[in-house]
Amino acid sequence: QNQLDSQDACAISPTAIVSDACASYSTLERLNRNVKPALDDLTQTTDFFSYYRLNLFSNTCPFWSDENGMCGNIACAVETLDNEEDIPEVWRASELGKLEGPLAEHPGKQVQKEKPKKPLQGSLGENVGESCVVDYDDECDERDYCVPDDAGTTGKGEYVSLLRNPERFTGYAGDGARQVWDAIYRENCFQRSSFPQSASLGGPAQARGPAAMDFKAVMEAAGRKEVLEQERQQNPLTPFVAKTGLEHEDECLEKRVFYRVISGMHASISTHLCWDFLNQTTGQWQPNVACYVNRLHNHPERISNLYFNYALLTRAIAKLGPHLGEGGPYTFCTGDHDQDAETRAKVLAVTENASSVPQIFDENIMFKNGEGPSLKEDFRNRFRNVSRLMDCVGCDKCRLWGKLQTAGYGTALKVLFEFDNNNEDIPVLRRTELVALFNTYARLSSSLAAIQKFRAMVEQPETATVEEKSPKAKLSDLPDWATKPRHVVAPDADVKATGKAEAQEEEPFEEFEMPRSEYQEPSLSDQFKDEFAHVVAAFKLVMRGYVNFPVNLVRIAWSELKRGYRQFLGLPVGPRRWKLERPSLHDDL
Ligand SMILES: Cc1cc2nc3c(=O)[nH]c(=O)nc-3n(C[C@H](O)[C@H](O)[C@H](O)COP(=O)(O)OP(=O)(O)OC[C@H]3O[C@@H](n4cnc5c(N)ncnc54)[C@H](O)[C@@H]3O)c2cc1C
Repeated sequence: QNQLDSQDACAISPTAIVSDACASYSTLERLNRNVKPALDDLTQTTDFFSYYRLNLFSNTCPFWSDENGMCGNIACAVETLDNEEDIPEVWRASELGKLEGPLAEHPGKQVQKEKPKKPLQGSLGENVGESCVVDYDDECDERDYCVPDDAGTTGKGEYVSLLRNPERFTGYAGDGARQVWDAIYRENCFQRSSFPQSASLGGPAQARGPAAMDFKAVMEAAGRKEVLEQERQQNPLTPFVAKTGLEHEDECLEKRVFYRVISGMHASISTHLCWDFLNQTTGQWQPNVACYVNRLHNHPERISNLYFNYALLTRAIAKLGPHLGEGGPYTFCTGDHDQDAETRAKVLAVTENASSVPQIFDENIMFKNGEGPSLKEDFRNRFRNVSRLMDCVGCDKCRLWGKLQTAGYGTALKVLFEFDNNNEDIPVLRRTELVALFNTYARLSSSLAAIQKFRAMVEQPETATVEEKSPKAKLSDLPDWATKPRHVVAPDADVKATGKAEAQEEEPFEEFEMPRSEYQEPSLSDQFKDEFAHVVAAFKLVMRGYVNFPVNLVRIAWSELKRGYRQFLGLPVGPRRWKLERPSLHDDL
């Protein structure tokens, strides 16, 4: 228990304690070295664990729409490069975010009965053991922490290959992505009625319907947003996701756990996108150390949260282990006995490895002290809202992994808090939950491995490539590299003047370089033509400015009026869609 408040929580050293879980970084890293091979084998070689069923396209974002000025779609969510038209289509965010491989629709009960061995009728490929892939149980359980993906929609979802769609850099960024993260973190505002000292302020949480919960969440969000906006007026650098003071009202272990789960999931996503990063100007997939330094290394608490999640999932997997054996309630492949046995053996290899350390997370200390039931309900509802928020993610691949991981954490929480080993009534997990749980564990496992490698690269910079080394080179700095016209470089002079590193940094732009011997001073007439083109371009720009001014003014006034009105009503206010910037002659030349 002393470890809970350990000041060492943020330091990343082998002996530092991952607070709220009783394990050190080195224990978890050692554990991961044993678990990872079995986990990779399970998630990469079995049909059961390499396909996931979810509703990717038929659910709409229940929290905002583009009409409200919030941006959830890919078109306005991409800001990695200023002008994506300059790069090949395959490197653009719109392409990187698309799903690959076949999609198979969930078969109806009739087909499942008629074709028990081939219910998907070969739509995922001929060699796929379909009886391992199809989810026979469509029902939900009120103990779920996630919105079961087929709930409330007509479609029953599609099966997607996780192997064909690895979690990696997609270029999804900008206001849309921030909006989602911001809303996810806002779910961390627990209602005061969950706590004994304020229980009289409101009825028990379970008396409220989901719509009322959503409404309350939106109202709370608006309050937080207002505080943030006021803060930003004084300090424009206040981050989008910042503490407002409101969240400190009810600091408790459960709330901390909720925050840590979300932040750890965010850290794991960031790790994967930095590890499997596409340099959109060269087309090379490679680890990006600068990305890691900016998003993780400089924020040790995020890494600590990632390790915390690893401890949490290890505990859930270890706790579930005894229920997954032969004779238990789980069948992995109904139509293929051999594949079923093989999958089970691989599952047990993972759970046995996960159980090889003493209990590293004590779930029994949560939801005690009298306020347990309502706090637990609140916890669950907030987690469900996070899972609904995934429908607001404007990139298919990110949505797939976002949904899978929220479902994975939801399942882990269900196992930790709803599986009472002394109780007969133990919930049986659905296929989707099992797949999500083990794949989320695999994500964390590969994040831990990547972070260790990244740390080594930072400690021994010579192993990193030049572009990766510069911690100053933020992801958002890429636009300048990619789109600004570059001057002709005389290579020798530059190498001498700036050293080897900068000469290599120029590498991606080799096509712009010209050997000194071929370089010629432009003629007088060329210079005149060039100057004249600039004058014409400036004239066009000024004239266009005059013509467009009234229309722009009306548009700005209208959009500000709408934002002001929403703020007045206490509804979430979308980001500004206009900005003042210096004009560029570039397009007119
Ligand atoms: C559900 C989801 C899934 C995504 N999946 C992918 C993907 O697979 N591939 C991909 O390339 N992009 C993905 N993205 C986008 C990616 O997460 C970032 O939003 C994007 O790269 C822009 O990053 P950013 O630097 O603006 O900061 P963001 O990562 O968007 O973070 C926003 C703010 O949150 C805070 N923050 C950041 N990390 C943490 C943390 N761990 N804990 C607490 N606070 C934190 C910081 O204040 C930061 O400024 C996904 C986004 C979402 C919402």
